[in-house]
Amino acid sequence: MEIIYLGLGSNTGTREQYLKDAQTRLSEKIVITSCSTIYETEPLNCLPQTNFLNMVIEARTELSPPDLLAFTQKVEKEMGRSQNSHNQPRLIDIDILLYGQKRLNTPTLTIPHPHLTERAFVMLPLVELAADFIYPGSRSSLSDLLEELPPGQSIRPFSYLPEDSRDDYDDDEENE
Ligand SMILES: Nc1ncnc2c1ncn2[C@@H]1O[C@H](COP(=O)(O)OP(=O)(O)OP(=O)(O)O)[C@@H](O)[C@H]1O
Ligand SMILES: Nc1nc2c(c(=O)[nH]1)N=C(CO)CN2
Repeated sequence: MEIIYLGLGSNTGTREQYLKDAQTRLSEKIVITSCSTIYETEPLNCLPQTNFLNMVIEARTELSPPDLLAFTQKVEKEMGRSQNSHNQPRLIDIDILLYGQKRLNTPTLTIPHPHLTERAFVMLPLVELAADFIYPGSRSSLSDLLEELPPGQSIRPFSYLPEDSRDDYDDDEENE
């Protein structure tokens, strides 16, 4: 069983529910062993949109990297994520961040995830779960790499807010 870390993100509709739903669906084929805090984060490198909720999960799996990607993409599709969603609000986005110490670079799959170390919305929740994990092919731990991240990305814990003060950006419904 390999240890894996997946990044989950949602910035439309009932965001927190989508994160939970994704975990339930992922549990059909991977064993989730830990979950980070949920963070509310401003969209990075995409058109101005609703804030994201982001989190990281740790899991164990016997799926190979390509089979894991096929499975995470199936979950995204089943949850209703549209095909061409670049720069569009995301119902659910599932990124394979780390797969043990494996390094892979194919046209459809790069591991570690290519933008992992640049993104506070990934690094902060990841370090919560795996501060001492050595970044594949380096001598740096994830917490070392977090310290190198330039400041300025807006991110705050979401789980600590009382439930009735959390926004529910349900833009699928008409609020009159
Ligand atoms: N580690 C990875 N995890 C998930 N997808 C990956 C990974 N490496 C490469 N990909 C490829 O990236 C493609 C685009 O994925 P996606 O639409 O989620 O990108 P994005 O969310 O717009 O951008 P980003 O990859 O920067 O988060 C996928 O079809 C997949 O083949
Ligand atoms: N805050 C935040 N910004 C993003 C995110 C995300 O999950 N959170 N995902 C992106 C494309 O995958 C692009 N920008």
